[in-house]
Amino acid sequence: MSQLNLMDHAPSTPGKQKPEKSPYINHRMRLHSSLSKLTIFSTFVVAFLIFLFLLSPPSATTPATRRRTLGGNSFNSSATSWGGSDWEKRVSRSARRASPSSLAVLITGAAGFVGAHVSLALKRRGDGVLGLDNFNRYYDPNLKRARQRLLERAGVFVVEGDINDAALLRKLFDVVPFTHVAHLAAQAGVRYAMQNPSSYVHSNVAGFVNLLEACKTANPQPAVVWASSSSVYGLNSKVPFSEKDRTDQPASLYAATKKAGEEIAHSYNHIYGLSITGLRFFTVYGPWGRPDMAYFFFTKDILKGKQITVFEAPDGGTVARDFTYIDDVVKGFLGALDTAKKSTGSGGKKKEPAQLRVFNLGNTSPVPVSELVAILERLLKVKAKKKVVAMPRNGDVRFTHANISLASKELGYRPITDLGTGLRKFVKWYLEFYPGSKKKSAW
Ligand SMILES: O=C(O)[C@H]1O[C@H](OP(=O)(O)OP(=O)(O)OC[C@H]2O[C@@H](n3ccc(=O)[nH]c3=O)[C@H](O)[C@@H]2O)[C@H](O)[C@@H](O)[C@@H]1O
Repeated sequence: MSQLNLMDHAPSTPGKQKPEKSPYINHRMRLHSSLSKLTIFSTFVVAFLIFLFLLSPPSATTPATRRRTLGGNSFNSSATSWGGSDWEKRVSRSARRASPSSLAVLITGAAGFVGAHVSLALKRRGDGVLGLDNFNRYYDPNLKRARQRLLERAGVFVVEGDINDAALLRKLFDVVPFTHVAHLAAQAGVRYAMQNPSSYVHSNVAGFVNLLEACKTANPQPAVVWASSSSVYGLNSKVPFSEKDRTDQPASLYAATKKAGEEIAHSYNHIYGLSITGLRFFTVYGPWGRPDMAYFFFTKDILKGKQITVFEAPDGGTVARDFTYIDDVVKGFLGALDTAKKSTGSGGKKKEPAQLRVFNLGNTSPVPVSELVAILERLLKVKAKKKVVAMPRNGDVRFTHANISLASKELGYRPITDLGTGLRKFVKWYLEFYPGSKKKSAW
């Protein structure tokens, strides 16, 4: 017998019931009994609903949580949520530094290739690190999520959000007085700019301005170190590329947006006293790298027995890159953070001139793309199916070569990894991360 049936036979007020004959009283008793059944039933229903509510995950639309829609970018995640006291606690905990002399760094693009490596290196030495990433689908989001898991294990929380979200940035600066911002969020890739130009404007121009707006208003203002690109040298033919060389002939929209970033940095430094350092990266590669880059998809395609397209200059000349290994770039990045002077503004006003710097972070030894392929063939023990074609007019430049004397003098930057050594580490990681990729090879 169910509990409800048992209650059917129980007096509504136990111990007080008297036998009554009156129809009115009988009616009242029936009514009373029905009401009590209804009350018990309702209690059960309400209890069941409370039980279900307690079981359900926290809603993204609770008052403490805001929802933001990301616009302007076809492959952005449609929405992301943040806020609430638990979220703020996670933010603070992640940004907590080991000692007062350590840095508190907001890292944009933390689930990206360079961002993840810089985050881990800072966390390892005791700096407070908070990541921010929009997890867009420009390349395999699973790889970004895997990097995020790596960071979470190291104690780095990656907030899911976009640098274009002004309210989110304001909130982050409210919760943490960041000493530094490492800005690595960007729309990367030279050739993709012809397919999706607006994504470059959205992230590299609008997003950067939005971030600098937040930095200029923050109290204290952080020092900013951000990723520019070797591509700003564009059609410059003077080698090796020095920071003093021309950068007004970009060959791609990507390069143009990075160059725009350098000019935007100048204006925020000039008006608001933000300390800003731009680092021109030269084709950075290594474990946990970007699948849109040639060394990465060449590896994938060589293992699959798929043809790869190797570019040569229109006159049949060599196409070469100053490939730079990730660990060397990370050391340069940390050197830039450690030598960055404080911003000089407050309340959105400059008090005195602030530091403004640009450095090349390259390897100083360009390697032809044909040699990159030969190294991969040796490491993978698979012969590549190569198709050599004249470099299309897609934004690529023929060669890059960094002069690093300035970075060496000011940041103590000393790249030590040659392409063979760096690619060996990359291939080892690749085969571990994509188990089975070797077996699937046609060889
Ligand atoms: O150093 C930089 O500033 C830039 O480095 C890379 O750009 P890129 O040097 O073009 O790197 P890859 O796309 O990996 O290309 C490497 C080389 O392989 C060549 N390539 C690329 C693709 C292809 O199918 N075949 C081919 O021969 C390219 O012409 C280039 O010489 C990054 O993708 C940019 O985000 C970064 O800013």
